[in-house]
Parts: sequence; C-alpha cells; structure tokens
Amino acid sequence: MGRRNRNVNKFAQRKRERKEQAKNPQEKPAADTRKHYEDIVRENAAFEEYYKNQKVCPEEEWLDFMTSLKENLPTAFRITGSKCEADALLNIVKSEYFSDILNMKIKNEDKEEEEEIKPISLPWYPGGLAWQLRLSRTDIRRNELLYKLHNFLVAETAAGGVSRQEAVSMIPPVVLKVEPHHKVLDMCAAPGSKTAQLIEFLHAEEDKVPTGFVMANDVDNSRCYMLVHQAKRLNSPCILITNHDSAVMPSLITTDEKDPTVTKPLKFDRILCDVPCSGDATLRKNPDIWLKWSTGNGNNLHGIQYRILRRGCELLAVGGRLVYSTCSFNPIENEAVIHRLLQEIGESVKLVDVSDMLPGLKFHKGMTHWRPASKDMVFYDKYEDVPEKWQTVVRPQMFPPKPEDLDKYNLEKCIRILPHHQDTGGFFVAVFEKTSQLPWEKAEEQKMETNETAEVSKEEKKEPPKKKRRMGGYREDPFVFFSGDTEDVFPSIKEYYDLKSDFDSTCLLTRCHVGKKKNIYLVSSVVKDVVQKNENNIKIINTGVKTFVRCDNKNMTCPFRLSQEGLPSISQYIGPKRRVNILKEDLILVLQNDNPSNPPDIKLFSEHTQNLVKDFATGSCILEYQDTESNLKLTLVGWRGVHSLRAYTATPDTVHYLRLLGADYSKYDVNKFKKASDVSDEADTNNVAEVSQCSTSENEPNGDKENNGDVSTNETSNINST
Ligand SMILES: C[S@@+](CC[C@H](N)C(=O)[O-])C[C@H]1O[C@@H](n2cnc3c(N)ncnc32)[C@H](O)[C@@H]1O
Repeated sequence: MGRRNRNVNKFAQRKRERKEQAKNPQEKPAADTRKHYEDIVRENAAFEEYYKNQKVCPEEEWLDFMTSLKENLPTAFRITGSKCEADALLNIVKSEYFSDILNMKIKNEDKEEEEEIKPISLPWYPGGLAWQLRLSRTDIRRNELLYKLHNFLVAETAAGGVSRQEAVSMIPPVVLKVEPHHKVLDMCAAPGSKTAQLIEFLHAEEDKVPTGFVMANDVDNSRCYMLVHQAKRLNSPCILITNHDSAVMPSLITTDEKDPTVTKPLKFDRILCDVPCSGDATLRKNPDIWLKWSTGNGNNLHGIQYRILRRGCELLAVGGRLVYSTCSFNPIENEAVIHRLLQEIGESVKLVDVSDMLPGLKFHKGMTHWRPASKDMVFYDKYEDVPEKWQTVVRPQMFPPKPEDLDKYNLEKCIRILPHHQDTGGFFVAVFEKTSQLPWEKAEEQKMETNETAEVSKEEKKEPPKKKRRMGGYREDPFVFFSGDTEDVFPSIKEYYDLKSDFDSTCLLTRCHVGKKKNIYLVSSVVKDVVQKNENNIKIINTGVKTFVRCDNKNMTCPFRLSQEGLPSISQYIGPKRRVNILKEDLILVLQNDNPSNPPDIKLFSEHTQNLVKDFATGSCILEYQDTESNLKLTLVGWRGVHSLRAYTATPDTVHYLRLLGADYSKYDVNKFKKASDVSDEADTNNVAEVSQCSTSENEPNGDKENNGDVSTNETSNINST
C-alpha cells in the first residue's frame, strides 16, 4: 500500500460516505457488513484451548462463558449532559420509552424464542444514568415496534443527551474518580467514549468551569479526529487533543500555581491507560475476531502495553490514580503487564481494590497464575523451557509471580468481567495509586540538582538552544490567542454582548495568524497555559470550544454571533443587554418554527416576550428558560430579527429541547418503516430533519441551519434579517 493511501483520513472518508448515503437513504451501503457478520461461524478451537488452559473461568462456568460469547451484545447507553437536563431526560426515558417496552416481547436476532426486553439500570453507574436493554443494536434498528426508541437513541446521541457505549467500557472512568480540579490524561483515547465520560465527570459542578482539564491523546492521527468530534458534542473548554505515541509521551510543563513566574513539570492527577489490545473480549460486538484470533496477538501487544503503562506511571503525580484497562481476556495483556510493572517499580505504585465503587457488579478477581504460550499452542511454565525460536516472542517478563511472591503484588485486586456475569462484553480493569516517586524519578531528580549546581560554576559555557522537536503527520492550524482586551475584534464583542469585566479575553483564540477571524474559540485558563507552554513539544490537534462565529450582518453592530457550542461557557459573562427570559410557550413556538427563511413573527409571542424584546437591538442573543418546579434550565442561542425571534439550534438540539419541554416534536419522529407515500407532506418538507434522525449516523451532528460559518462550511454568514 502506498504512502498516500495510508494517510487517508478514514474518519473523514466515512463521513463523506454517510453524507452520500444520507442523500439516498433508500440505498444500502455498498458493503453490507451486517450480512457478513451474520455469516460468521462463531467458533475458534485455538481460542477455546488457550483460555481453558489459562483457566480464565471456573470449569463449571465454561459453558455459560462460551454460550454468552456467541450471542449478540445487548445495547447499553448513558444519559449525559448537565444534571438538570440529564435528570429530565432520565424521567422521559423511564416514563415514555421504557414504559412502552416494559412488557413487550421481541424475537431477538440470535434467539429462537421471544423474550422480554426489560431495561436494566446498571447498579454501579452513578446517578442511575446508565441502562442496558436485552436487544442488540440491529434488533432495535430492524423492529418497527421499536422505531420510537431507535429515533430517540439516534437523535439524542447527535444532540449529546445520550452516549451509546458498551456497559463494561463505562467502568474505567467511574473508578478513575475524576473531580473538577483534576488534570487528566487519556493516553489512548480514540474513538473517545471514555474521554466523553471523563469530561462529564470533570464538569460535575453545574455552571462552573472546571479548574482541571482532560488531555486526550492517540497515536493515530486520523483517529484523533474522532476525538475532535466527541469533544465537539460535549462543548467543553477544558479539553485538548494531542497526537503522540504515549509510550514515549514527552514531559510537559505548566505554570507553577504558587509562583506564576516559574514553570514546573506537568504531572497528572488522573491517567487512563485504555491500551491497544487484541480485543477478544469484544467478540460479541466484533464477531470477525473469531476468524483471526491467535495467541500471537496478545504476545505481540504485551510490550507496547507495558511501555504505555510505565510511561503513564511516570507522568502520574504522587497521590494520583491511574487505571489500566483492556477489552481482552488474555492474562499476557493484563496481569502479566501489571506484574512486570510492579516488579520494576517496587512499592511506589500499588494496586487498589475498587470493588466498593462498583456495587452490584459481578466479576472475577485478577489471576495470579497463567501460562505463556507460543503461536503453536505450546504452553510454558518457565522461561527456560521456551525454545530459542520463540524466545523473542515469549519473553521472560511475561511469566507469573512465584507463589511465595504473590503477596507483594496483590494481582487479585484486578477486576475481570466475563460476558456471562451480567450479559455484557468482557473487560479487564486495574486501578493504581502512586504513593511515592518511581525509583528512577528520584535518581533523575538528584542528577538534575547536581547538574544545576555544576551549571552555576560554568557561567560562561552556555549550551546551544535545543532544536525544535519535529512533529510528523498533518500540519495543524496554529492556536493564536487574543493578546487581551485590545485585540482588534474584541472591543465590539465586549460592547455588544455586555461582557463582564472578569472575562479573560486572553482565553479566546483563533486558528489563523492573518486574515479575517472567522471562528473564535474559548479555552479555560489552565488549558491556555498548557497549550502555550508545550505547543512546540507535543502535537496538539485541537482545543477550544467554538464561541463566536463571524456573521457580517447589516442589522448587527458586532460582526460575530454566538455559537451554541460555546454558550454554556460564555453565558455567565454575558450581560442583560443580550438575554431574553422567554416563557415556555414562546420557546416552544420558536423551536417548532425552525424554518430559517420563515421565522416566527414577534406578534405571535406572548405579551411578556414581546415587551422584553421591544427595545432589543437586532442580532444574536441568549434565549433562557427556567422551569421553577423541575429546575430545568435551558439556554439557547437566539436571533432577534427586525420582526421576528428565533432559535439558532441544530435539528437534533431542537428535538432534544422540544422533548425536554414536553412539546410536540412528532414531525421529526418519522417511522422509517412506513412507505414513503404514507409519510405526510409536512414530514416531506422536513426532509433534512428526517435524514438526520433516521439515516445519518448517530455520531453525525448537523450544522446550524444557515450557512453560518460553521466548521463544516467555514464561510461567513449573511443572515436573513426578517
Ligand atoms: C482500545 S482503543 C481505545 C479506546 C478508547 N479509550 C475509548 O474508550 O473510546 C486503543 C487506542 O490506542 C491507540 N494507540 C495504539 N498505540 C498507541 C500508542 N503507542 N500511543 C497512543 N495511542 C495508541 C489506538 O489508535 C486506539 O485508538
């Protein structure tokens, strides 16, 4: 394969394919992988022999283990978003969707008999926000009785109200115990489902910008753009995405909080090492692994897994917590990696028992004995038995601890989840705490101190400046921070949006040095510091949440409108001049009349709202609504036209808000099973909305409704000023 091919951005390519498919929703994708999956014989003799030999589960559970592995994976999802929105959505899910299906019996794809669907709340997930259904994704997609549930999952995923994620994969962020002040590193982050959770935990305090941040890293440049997409859904100014081999992740620096004139090494309070693995615990979701499974996979990955974990321990602050996880059953990728690390670093890092954080979760304790094997399925009890030809593959560090050393390592504190435990995928999790510096960290520090003393005595002999690190891959646009309140476009933004004096304009940035600023992004001050101090040292792919978008409209004195993505971060700084406290019925009116070329006339609104906007300057504004009973608070970007008022939301968000308001959104809730001729004229005219609900991927957010300078179009807007 040529170099050009390897550099194809797979994510962008898939996006293009989906767009094409959205244009012709009736057409099936060329390669129907589903069919392919159905044809796969879910058997692999080597797999069975290997894991029977490793004793991954007691003999009496073996049949259940294998039977479960051959079944399709049930669907699981989490409800996300701010606490008040998540609570409101949870109530809707329970009362509208689950009550409908509670007593329903469905014949699943891979079962003979009809079964009850029975939604189960995952008992160990905080706030009762995570659910599992006894239905695979395909079951939900293909069954007409479930079209409303399917529409709900697709639309809410696009709006960021729901995240579809395998149940067991939700565990690592839960046990990492992230708090809003933590500096968090996700070493192998793409596609980003766990990163999303980390960000949600970071934003646990509603309406407050966290003082911590999440750095989400992946070695694969194209997969980094999946992270960009995830981050975009979450609207956080506290995330940065980097592209590096985490086994050799560079040491970073940050400003010392105690003395802002000096820098110090950046150590992370929380680190997630969700390392690349053979993935055989995802067989239920990825049946093609049955076809290619071999012992070689685990053996080959052990080394990189160990190096990533080791580097993670170095980057971890003393007192910090690190989670190592894989979706593999293989002890060579799991306990052997951990044993190797613990052997090397002594007592400075120790395993922690986190079972009390996971109430109701069934699992097996970590293994304390296993037998490395070569590709020809010969098992070894000691390295000396390994024939020379396999000695580069089966390494001495892969062997289990001696029985007399077991107490040193506490490997039983690891968590092994098998598919039959609670009808999920399999998973492995180990949680570490760092109690002191690693042995070589202490030595390095001493060496540095000695060097510093020596430097003082050789004042004249200055070393030449270090060469700038060369960073491979795609060239990213620069991160250009505002110099302060005098930055050319800032005074008009400040004036128009009545920005409070404590807003730090140096946290705004653009992605170009010269030319007209198009999109303006916002980061938290700690993220700004990390970017500015380290951008020559590590490749930063993306940071900042889009907050202002250029909009050269003759009816607006400021050339920038607000963007919904950045609104939760900037809203607290915007003064009363640009806020409208709208009534519920008026907000519903605005959302239901979302045709940008025909926005609702001011005369249609309540007297209350008409009075509020009477003397309101035209242009971008905030529409706010708070339900006094439920505490539900909605904040939307609006537009005051000369004679109209409208919301500036993307279609999935419109559906999300209408759902939360208990309003009618039926025109978007299309039953795709009905023949095209049955679909009402109204739905036909809302074709774009239908497509976004039923045909495009759940991960595909729609742009705002107009040509408004969104990332996808990158053009400035001329908004219809009706
Ligand atoms: C198991 S997946 C991570 C899944 C992710 N944590 C999630 O929950 O969505 C492993 C990821 O590690 C990345 N990876 C592989 N080797 C790496 C390395 N040396 N450094 C950083 N990332 C690496 C892969 O590109 C892949 O995206």
